[in-house]
Parts: sequence; structure tokens; C-alpha cells
Amino acid sequence: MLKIEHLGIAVKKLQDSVPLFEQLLNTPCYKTEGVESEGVMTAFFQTGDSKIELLEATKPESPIAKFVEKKGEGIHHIAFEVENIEAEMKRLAALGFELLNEVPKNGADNKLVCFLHPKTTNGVLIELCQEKRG
Ligand SMILES: C[C@@H](C(=O)O)C(=O)SCCNC(=O)CCNC(=O)[C@H](O)C(C)(C)COP(=O)(O)OP(=O)(O)OC[C@H]1O[C@@H](n2cnc3c(N)ncnc32)[C@H](O)[C@@H]1OP(=O)(O)O
Ligand SMILES: [Co+2]
Repeated sequence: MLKIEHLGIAVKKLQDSVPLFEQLLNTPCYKTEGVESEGVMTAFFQTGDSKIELLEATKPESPIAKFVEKKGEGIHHIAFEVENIEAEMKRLAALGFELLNEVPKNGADNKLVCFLHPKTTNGVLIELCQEKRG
């Protein structure tokens, strides 16, 4: 794993949380982007080498809607940047980690992503992400 690429934070309303995080971090939100396949709208902040990703659900079946309903707002996942996502997925599957998607899928911010089930990672949802090339 190269670094923590971003921390995902589930929120109820970006409209409220974006200004709050702008004040907290003292840096502007540099991008908002919808990811239809995940049912989320995201907002990104640069913090040093890593990012904060705020996530608001855009439909009731969204993992973020379920999470907020059950646990409330808060840290949802940690995303690690990897050099080669397919090699990393193979390596982790062979070690017994449960991959939530068998092939890399499109994430926000020009990334290919794969999630690991929190039940195999001490209750922490992990995202692998690789910059899309070409
Ligand atoms: C845009 C993209 C990007 O960065 O580019 C993103 O981040 S998209 C971010 C949104 N997309 C995703 O999260 C995709 C991956 N997530 C998923 O597939 C799902 O959310 C699962 C993690 C499999 C959970 O779904 P499921 O329907 O099974 O929910 P559930 O509510 O029944 O939860 C099953 C168990 O997992 C726990 N659980 C659920 N979400 C969790 C989370 N974020 N962190 C830690 N534990 C979590 C529940 O408390 C429960 O534990 P107990 O059994 O102990 O009660
Ligand atoms: Co993420």
C-alpha cells in the first residue's frame, strides 16, 4: 500500500458539512463529484498527501444511506492507494480477505476501486484505489 489516499466520512447533508469542513481544515473543497453506481455525491479536501472524502447518499439503497441510518454520521472507510489494483486484489484474496467486488470498479476522482468487507478487517471498511492510467 502506497499511502492513505483518503478517509471517507459519511454525512447527512453536504450542504451543511462542506462549509463545516472548510472551516475545520481551513482549505476549500476542491471538487464535488457524483458516483451514480455507489449512490453517492462526494466532496473532496486536500490535507497534505491525503484527502478527506465527504459522502452523502443520493438514493435509499446507497451504502451511505444504510450506514447513516444505522450508525449516524462518521468515519465510513479508509482508502489506500495501490500501484496495481488487480495484483493487490489477488494478493489479499489469497490471504482470505473478502473482496466486495471481483473486478475493479469506477470510483470518484479518476480512480479504480475495490472494497474489502469490514468483517474480515477488524470492523474497518477498506477501499483500495488506483489512479486510472491512459
Ligand atoms: C466513490 C467511492 C470513492 O472513494 O471513489 C467511495 O468511497 S463509495 C463509498 C460507498 N460504497 C461502499 O461502501 C461500497 C462497499 N460497501 C458495501 O458493499 C456495503 O456497505 C457493506 C460494507 C458490505 C455493508 O453492507 P450490508 O448491506 O451488508 O450492510 P449491513 O448494514 O447489513 O452491514 C453488515 C455489517 O457490516 C457493518 N458495516 C457496514 N458498513 C460498515 C462500515 N462502513 N464500516 C464498518 N462496518 C460496517 C455493519 O455494521 C454490519 O455489522 P454487524 O453484522 O456486526 O451488525
Ligand atoms: Co472512498
